[in-house]
Amino acid sequence: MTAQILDGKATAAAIKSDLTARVADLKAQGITPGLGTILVGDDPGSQKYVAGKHRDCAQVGIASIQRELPATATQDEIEAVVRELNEDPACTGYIVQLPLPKGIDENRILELMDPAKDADGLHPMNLGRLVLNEPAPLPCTPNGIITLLRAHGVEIRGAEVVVVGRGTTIGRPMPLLLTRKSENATVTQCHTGTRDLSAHLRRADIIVAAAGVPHLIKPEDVKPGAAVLDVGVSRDESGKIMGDVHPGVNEVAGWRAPNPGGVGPMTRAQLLVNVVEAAERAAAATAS
Ligand SMILES: Nc1nc2c(c(=O)[nH]1)N[C@@H](CN(C=O)c1ccc(C(=O)N[C@@H](CCC(=O)O)C(=O)O)cc1)CN2
Repeated sequence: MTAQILDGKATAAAIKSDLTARVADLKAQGITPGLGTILVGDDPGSQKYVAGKHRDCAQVGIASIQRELPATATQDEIEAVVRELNEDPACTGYIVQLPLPKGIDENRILELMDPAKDADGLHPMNLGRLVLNEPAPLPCTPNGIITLLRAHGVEIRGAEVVVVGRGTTIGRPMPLLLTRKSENATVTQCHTGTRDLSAHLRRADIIVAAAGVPHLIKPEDVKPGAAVLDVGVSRDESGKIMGDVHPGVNEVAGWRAPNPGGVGPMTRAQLLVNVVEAAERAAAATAS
């Protein structure tokens, strides 16, 4: 068996095409959505992701606001930029690119953001709304994964899903999305404290690998026909991405989200969705 590809590039392109029309509608009502990004330091991966986010904005007509600080920036200096974007009317939504340099209190930065402008869905109030099943911007990678599976007809309802990892952007929120009534999956979350990872993986219909450990998931860990989404990012000496999933998994899985080209483009597309939805909510509030 050779796995079918969960094509993030094509699915993201379709989402962006829909958003282009919605942004044009907003502009006709006098509202220009603007995405702000705060990038601290010179991590090449983060620089690339942020550049991609602004390229996407240009494609769909969203304005870009970019703030960059050196790796030596202090907590106070970063917080000052967060306050600035909270107040800037041209910035309708923004993100703080993660991870932040060592020594910076990431949670304090996220808490300081205006939850109404949180384009990542990572502000504690918005994560809390997700727990309470209230409307909120959804974390981009988990939402991108669900959209990608749906776009390819992969059954989520009733599926056994194993999420590997427990980070802020993917591992923590992913089970919250998957266990909503609209998805109705059964989720097992694995992490560095899991005793027998392979035993959990072998039962899974869907695997979301977000551990950041190169080639952690081997062909013998995967149930034939399962959908395997590789979200882990490690880089070799030349800077080439090494995912969490061993290439041999292609011969066992039914579906495979490649890395690159799978979940990454979906993360960026869902970010734009959050920005446009926030602007549409603002437009509706102004109209009523
Ligand atoms: N504030 C946030 N920080 C981070 C998030 C996030 O959702 N919000 N997620 C990740 C990184 N990330 C988004 O910022 C991200 C990862 C990957 C891609 C992407 O398009 N990847 C390409 C490959 C790019 C390359 O060659 O390096 C792909 O998969 O095809 C976009 C965004 C951590 N931080």
